[in-house]
Amino acid sequence: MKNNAPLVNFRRLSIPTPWWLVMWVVIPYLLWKALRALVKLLPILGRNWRSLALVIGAAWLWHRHGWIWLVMVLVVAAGLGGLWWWRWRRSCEQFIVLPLLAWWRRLSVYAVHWREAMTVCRLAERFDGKLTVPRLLRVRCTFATDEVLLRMPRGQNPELYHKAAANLAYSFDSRVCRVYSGRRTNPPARPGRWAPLLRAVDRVRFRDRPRLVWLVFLRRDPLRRTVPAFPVPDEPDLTALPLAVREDLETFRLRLLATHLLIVGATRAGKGSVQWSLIRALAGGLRSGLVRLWGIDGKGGVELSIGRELFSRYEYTDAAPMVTMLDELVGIMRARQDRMQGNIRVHTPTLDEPLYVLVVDELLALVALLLDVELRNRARVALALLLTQGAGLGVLVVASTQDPRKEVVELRDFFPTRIAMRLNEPNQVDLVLGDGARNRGAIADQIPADPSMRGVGYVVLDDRPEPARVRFAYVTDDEIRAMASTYAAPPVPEPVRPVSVAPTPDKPPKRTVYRPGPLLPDSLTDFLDGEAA
Ligand SMILES: Nc1ncnc2c1ncn2[C@@H]1O[C@H](COP(=O)(O)OP(=O)(O)OP(=O)(O)O)[C@@H](O)[C@H]1O
Repeated sequence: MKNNAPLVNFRRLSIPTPWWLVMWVVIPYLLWKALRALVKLLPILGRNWRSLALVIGAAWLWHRHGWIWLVMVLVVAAGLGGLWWWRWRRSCEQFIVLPLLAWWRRLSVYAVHWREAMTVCRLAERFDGKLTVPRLLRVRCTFATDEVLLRMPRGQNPELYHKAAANLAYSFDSRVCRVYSGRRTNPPARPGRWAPLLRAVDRVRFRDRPRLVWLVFLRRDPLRRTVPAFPVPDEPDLTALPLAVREDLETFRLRLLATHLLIVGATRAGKGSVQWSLIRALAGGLRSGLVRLWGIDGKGGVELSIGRELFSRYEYTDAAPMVTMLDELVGIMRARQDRMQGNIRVHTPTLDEPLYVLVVDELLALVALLLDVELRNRARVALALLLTQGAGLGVLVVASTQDPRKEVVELRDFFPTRIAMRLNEPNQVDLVLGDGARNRGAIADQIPADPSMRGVGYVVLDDRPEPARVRFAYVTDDEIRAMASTYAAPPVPEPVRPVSVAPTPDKPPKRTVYRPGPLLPDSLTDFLDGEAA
């Protein structure tokens, strides 16, 4: 039998019932607690409103019309989903498949193990006797990765998460976890009538939020498969040349405008695929004459000769013509410098003033391995000039090398953009990508030498400090031949104005004198004079 007797019988104890206590203390206290729980619940409900709406809708249907209707609605929904997938797969993936996957991964992996994993990875903070765990805000999925957004407790910075990355990966059953402190996406372009309003909303949505950190867990490695060559754009977008696929399956696009590019990688790492992907992305401009490609193949023509027709100038045999070619390019740059001085500050490529891209395969062969000291010095001086002044003048250098050793390292800092393919030693990573790059996740020395991983490397993206792992598209020999015949460079006589003269046997070589000035700072003049001497 049910016992309805009160816990404390005030009447029997002859104690007056303390109604005032219930009215003014217990009830307000309970109300206060309920209000706090509701306030805490609101953001969770807000984040999960879709799931909530679905559950409430399904419960209402069952209650009102019975389970038969519920099953029928589910079957019709599945059929419509299948049709959507069949006809408009991309949008179906974007709006149905990936959000469902993200919901499931959040429930089954991250929410379940979050507190435990954060605590054992030493990312929880204790303050005033209370444990504060990083807050799990959002889970987003691609077909290869889980992207988890968290808010750091006060007193932490993203460096802590970089250090804990390996532990985090294994805690959530993955082998790799990358940590990104910046935003994962940029505000979309907003054309049209509502643009000002939408841009104002975007300014709030995409505001800088330093305490947010993204953890990107690899579920499978999407870079295991060879990436086929990208289609050739009719007009190259020099601010976004498609070269590679990133781990999140996005396309890595290189901003080539006003920068020089250095590609470093051990032998057979796949540096050729970076060069050819870049040339392919520029091919439309080569045919129209907007871009002029010059090539120096320090490997005796093994790498670049196959696409000879794409190059306006090309040298691959002797060192002397290679160095003369560098001098000629410096001459072109100087002439352009004179034309631009006082008129414009950054060059924009046109058919009359095209963009010059010098591709040097194996930089070491030019700056370190030449036996002729005079030629070697001339090459280094010309390269230093091109690298320090060419970017803004539309004369760019794309060089590759196997070894970032001393001679290359001297020039290395003049390359604003660098790519690290498979490297032999851990300390080379920071040499190539900059201090701390390896700690921030660029483990280029751990890329396997296995042929299935050729063309994989690390790049630094414009919008975040953490390097990204990418796989460059592989342009086959047949594709290069086809490209060379379709996009062959038009024959254009180059306006040549060498700045130094090649040494002749009976005449001592003439020394180039470098004038200081606004475009040639004193420190550089000293360096170049020292090199020339
Ligand atoms: N992106 C890629 N995807 C798949 N395979 C690739 C890729 N890049 C290169 N390879 C394969 O790797 C081999 C070596 O590539 P590549 O010649 O470009 O290397 P490298 O770094 O230039 O080597 P080296 O410095 O010795 O010339 C190629 O023959 C090709 O089969």
